Amino acid sequence: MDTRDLPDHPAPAPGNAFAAALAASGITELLAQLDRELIGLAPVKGRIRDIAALLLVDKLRTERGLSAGAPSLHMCFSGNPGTGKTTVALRMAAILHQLGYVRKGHLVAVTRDDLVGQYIGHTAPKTREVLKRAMGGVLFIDEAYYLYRPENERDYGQEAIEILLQVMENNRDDLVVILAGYKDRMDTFFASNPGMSSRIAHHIDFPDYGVDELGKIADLMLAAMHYRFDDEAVHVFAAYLERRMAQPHFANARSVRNALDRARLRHASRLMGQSDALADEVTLTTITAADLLASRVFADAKGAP
Ligand SMILES: Nc1ncnc2c1ncn2[C@@H]1O[C@H](COP(=O)(O)OP(=O)(O)OP(=O)(O)O)[C@@H](O)[C@H]1O
Repeated sequence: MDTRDLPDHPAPAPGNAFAAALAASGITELLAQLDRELIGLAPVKGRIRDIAALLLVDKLRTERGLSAGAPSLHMCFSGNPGTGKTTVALRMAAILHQLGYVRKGHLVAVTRDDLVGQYIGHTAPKTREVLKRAMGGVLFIDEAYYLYRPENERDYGQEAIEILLQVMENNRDDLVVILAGYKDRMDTFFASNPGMSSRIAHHIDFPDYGVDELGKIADLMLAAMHYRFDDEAVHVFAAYLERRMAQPHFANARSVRNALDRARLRHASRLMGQSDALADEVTLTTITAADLLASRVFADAKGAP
């Protein structure tokens, strides 16, 4: 998102009610923070900005008696694992709260097992309990397509879907549901569940990150943990990513976080194994090439042609 095209608002021109409302909403700052703290995701950020604009305009219209009815805000976030869907859903919840669309702005993240029971009569109370917890905020259903199992005629998932549909329609002024998962599976799910499809107003695709973006994400994560790569480690980490991305089960930013956690372990055991290791700030914060090269990802590549 390009926040440069959002007007600067500390001092709106006299009589400029729109600019004043935008400044008062605090939404510009939330969007700028989203832009700063999340690397890449330009199309996603653009869509969030559009939704925020719609909500602000809707609020101003309602204040003037021009209500078009509560906008439908249920969404689908599709993309591969670790592309930032949960993180963006959390930010979305904050934006919805800031603009007064939900009372509390919290996020309740669930999967099929939280909604669907094992036995007859267990599903409805389970689903209703989750919905009760989510009311006033955002309900995030990860891998939502698992709710629908056409191969099993008497699957209880259908019961959960029906309750969800009802609440999505009747409580749309106080609950936003975000369905998340792989794009192709979400598409198949919607094709078989037109009722759900028609209630989802916003479909947002989360692209995979490129090596450069993953490198920047690593820098952000390291800085937040008070670690850094030395110059050589920066290059080695790029080579690590190239290899890791070509392997199965690569999960974008989540794989970066896991790689950094393992590098922290190796950094610590390297220090413990050095009788002359210093305990100064540089030593305690610097991850070196050796801490990365010990990864299985490089070991696997040794025997490869
Ligand atoms: N664009 C980004 N910039 C910085 N950090 C990111 C970005 N995208 C994801 N992350 C970080 O990566 C981790 C995984 O992200 P997140 O859980 O949001 O992904 P997800 O798409 O919901 O994945 P999954 O569905 O597999 O849980 C989080 O720690 C998050 O903060």
